[in-house]
Amino acid sequence: SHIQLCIHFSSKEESLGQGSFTRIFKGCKTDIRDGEKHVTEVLLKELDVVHKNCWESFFEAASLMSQISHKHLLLVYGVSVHGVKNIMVQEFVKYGALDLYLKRGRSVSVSWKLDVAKQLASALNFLEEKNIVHGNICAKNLLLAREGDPSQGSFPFIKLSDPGISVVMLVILDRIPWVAPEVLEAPDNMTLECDKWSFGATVWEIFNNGNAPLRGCDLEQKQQFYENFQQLPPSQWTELADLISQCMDYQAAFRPSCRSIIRQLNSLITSDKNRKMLCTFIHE
Ligand SMILES: N#Cc1ccc(Nc2nc(N)cc(-n3ccc(CO)n3)n2)cc1
Repeated sequence: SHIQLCIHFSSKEESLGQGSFTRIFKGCKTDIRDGEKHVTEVLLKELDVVHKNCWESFFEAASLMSQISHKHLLLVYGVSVHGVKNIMVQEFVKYGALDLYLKRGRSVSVSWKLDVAKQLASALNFLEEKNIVHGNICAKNLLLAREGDPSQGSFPFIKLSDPGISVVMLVILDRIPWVAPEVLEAPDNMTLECDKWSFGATVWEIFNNGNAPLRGCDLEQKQQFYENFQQLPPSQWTELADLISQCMDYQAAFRPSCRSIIRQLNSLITSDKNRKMLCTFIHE
């Protein structure tokens, strides 16, 4: 259909938050399809003018996401270059970034968290099959489309956002511990295994109320973390801690395949169900 973008920028103060180099606004796009007018809510990611030199990786991120479609990948409608402004137009995802959602103290169950982790693993599996490296997997880039309410039997639904400015542009140290150690050595040899490392750090975030790992550590301590081959503080749940440390193996080749990650998540989901059943049984 012929999409005519008539964007109503929300006023600046309503900008929905800051990415690292971008500002995000809520807008709407109007499609005229068979004479019918359809208005869709969109999210506008405006690349700060000062970071003009990042615009090609900004376009790269947008074109990556617009080339492929998958239920757990964010839909990117396109990019518009309004004079000096580069703006990526993407579907508006109702509840926004997962890290902020979890930090807002929403108490979510273990099965909710495992379900989100499994959805991310299936998005990664899809990207792996297409041999596409995302490069910026983290809870901030997971968007919550549906809250889910297990009491109603409905589950959360997440969308993996665009990688944003490529990691090469970002202060890579700032990406510790999401960025795989080998990337620090050579930023452009980002491989599929790097996404597995980031997956481990993201699952750790999901099970730690959206708090960033190594929160409060300075750059020196972050570099030490890699130099001393350290691991994130392990969860009490041994099988979960094992999965996270397998993904965050300093030997990229030893990191599990997506299929193995999904298999291990399934067994975590099963043992969580059994635990709950046992508890109800004991309480009765
Ligand atoms: N309060 C609130 C609220 C804020 C945002 C949304 N929706 C949304 N839709 C997207 N497509 C992308 C994003 N992002 C948020 C951070 C980033 C940086 O990556 N993206 N947020 C919904 C509610």
